Amino acid sequence: MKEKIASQTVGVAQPAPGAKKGSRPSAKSRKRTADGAGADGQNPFRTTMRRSRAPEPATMVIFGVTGDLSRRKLLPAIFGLWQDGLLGSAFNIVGVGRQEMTDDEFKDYAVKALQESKETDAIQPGSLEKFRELLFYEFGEFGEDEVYDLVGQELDRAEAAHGGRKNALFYLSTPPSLFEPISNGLGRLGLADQSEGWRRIVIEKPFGRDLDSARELNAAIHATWDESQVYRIDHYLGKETVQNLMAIRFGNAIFEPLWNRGYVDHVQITAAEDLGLEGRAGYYEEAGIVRDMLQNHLMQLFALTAMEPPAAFDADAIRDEKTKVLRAVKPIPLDRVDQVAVRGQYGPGSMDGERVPGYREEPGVKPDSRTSTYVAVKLEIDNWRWQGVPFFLRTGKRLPKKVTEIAVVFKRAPLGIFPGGLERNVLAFRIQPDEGVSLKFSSKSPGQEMVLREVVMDFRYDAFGAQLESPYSRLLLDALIGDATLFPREDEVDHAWQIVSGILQAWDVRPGKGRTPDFPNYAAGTWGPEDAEALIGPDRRWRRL
Ligand SMILES: NC(=O)C1=CN([C@@H]2O[C@H](COP(=O)(O)OP(=O)(O)OC[C@H]3O[C@@H](n4cnc5c(N)ncnc54)[C@H](OP(=O)(O)O)[C@@H]3O)[C@@H](O)[C@H]2O)C=CC1
Ligand SMILES: O=C1O[C@H](COP(=O)(O)O)[C@@H](O)[C@H](O)[C@H]1O
Repeated sequence: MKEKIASQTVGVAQPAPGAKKGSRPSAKSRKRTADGAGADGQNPFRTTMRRSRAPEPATMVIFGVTGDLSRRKLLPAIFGLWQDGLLGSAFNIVGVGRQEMTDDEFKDYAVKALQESKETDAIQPGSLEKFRELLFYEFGEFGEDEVYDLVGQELDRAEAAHGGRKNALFYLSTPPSLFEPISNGLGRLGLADQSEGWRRIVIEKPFGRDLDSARELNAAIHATWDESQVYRIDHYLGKETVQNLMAIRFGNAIFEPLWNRGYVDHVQITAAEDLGLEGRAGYYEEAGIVRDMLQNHLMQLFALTAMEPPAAFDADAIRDEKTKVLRAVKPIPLDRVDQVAVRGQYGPGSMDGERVPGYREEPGVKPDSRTSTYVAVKLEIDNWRWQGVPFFLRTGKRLPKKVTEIAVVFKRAPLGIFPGGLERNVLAFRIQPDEGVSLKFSSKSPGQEMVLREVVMDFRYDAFGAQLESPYSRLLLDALIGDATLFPREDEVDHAWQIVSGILQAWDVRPGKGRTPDFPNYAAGTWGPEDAEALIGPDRRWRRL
């Protein structure tokens, strides 16, 4: 175990020199200088954050700090918040890993990660040097007490600079198999105890690998933590445009009267990715698309679209409504799976004119892998609002483009008095990219004849003139402030697992179990298996995005 540097100090969070909060990015400022700063010294990439509350002094402890998520997303998000002066009067980070490193080596590692990540805001002159002072590192075996003891000592050291408090946010950015041992370890050493400051734990996804293991994990976590201390993170909820779905639904009067079985024909939720595995075979071979995207991100989008209006915009009211609608989803027992779900695995194909390998040819993937990289599912909700309105969800890797969208497709007008067929109106929430909302409807096209054409009214998020913040920035700040509104609660996660567990069982990839899928069944660069068209058809079609 490394020796601690005796003179270690705890950094005090102050905005970086030259940071101008809330300034609008000019076209000129968007050009980065050599160290990443905007040409006029402004931060061109961050939107103004509307927080009236600042977090109390706190230490953020990141387990798995040497991992991909931490390097590409978490460190840049924290850096951006700090540089904007949003982390309160005192803040420091303790990275925890299994690799032996000194504090200085870790500081170098983190600075390099910030310089290399595409997610890093424009770096103000002098910022990195000051940010380094906030960083410390501990290492050890996550199954043994010693590393938690060292973490405890870090909190002790921060106490004076943190006004006598020992607030701590523990972020578990590790493989899921380590969530329970780390939670237990923190508990054993008394680090969940809130007598000297608040203690919260952020748990990454996937939360469990099926319903039973999710329940076991919840029980194990609750042996140490009260539910109010637990923040299960789903980064889709941190996306501005996902929050905008709630803003539009519940901040306007014109949508609610239409948001039901009387007017809505069906809803399509798409999360398409053009990327393949990106070197994550070890994880993905275990997870597959249902655990990686459907059980969490898509279920959250679904719940926000379908839930009843909450009585208030607060954690309990919103999570109560999400849970209620998840509970109302018609169960998918094993014998219904074939009728309501389609799976796929991509084969070789072409993306942007370039040949790309199939899933089974990706490094680290077994040549006979039966892991699904595509899923489409039809959900039905047994409640008054949505009776008879199907929700179609689809997500997949190596589809033609990166696009996430929620489309509410309305019923046709009851009577066609104009020549030609009637089209369905569509209200589409573009979650990413080209963030915005569009309404498609029919209009008379100019001329003597009464000919109708489909037109689109489009709101683009860039009309606000600010870049969207990273979802991790939003969620990390929420967790530091203690706002759990955008974090799924235990019962939500449980219900989401209940919905997908029949699908997982039916598609179990263990040798000798289940039917052998005819994989690969879609070429990279196409919109997925043909069966997905049959799932939504015959009178409906997936949107061409
Ligand atoms: N990467 C991403 O884009 C996303 C990741 N997530 C979730 O975030 C979490 C972390 O993912 P990611 O960063 O990709 O994972 P990685 O595998 O890249 O890294 C995880 C971290 O855990 C450490 N680790 C792994 N095994 C052990 C072990 N046995 N004992 C101690 N430490 C260990 C790694 O250490 P070492 O560096 O030494 O290997 C590393 O620091 C996962 O739960 C993942 O599902 C969620 C959304 C997106
Ligand atoms: O959690 C995950 O999400 C990403 C997609 O996230 P996005 O914000 O880029 O849409 C996905 O690529 C990854 O497999 C999954 O683990």
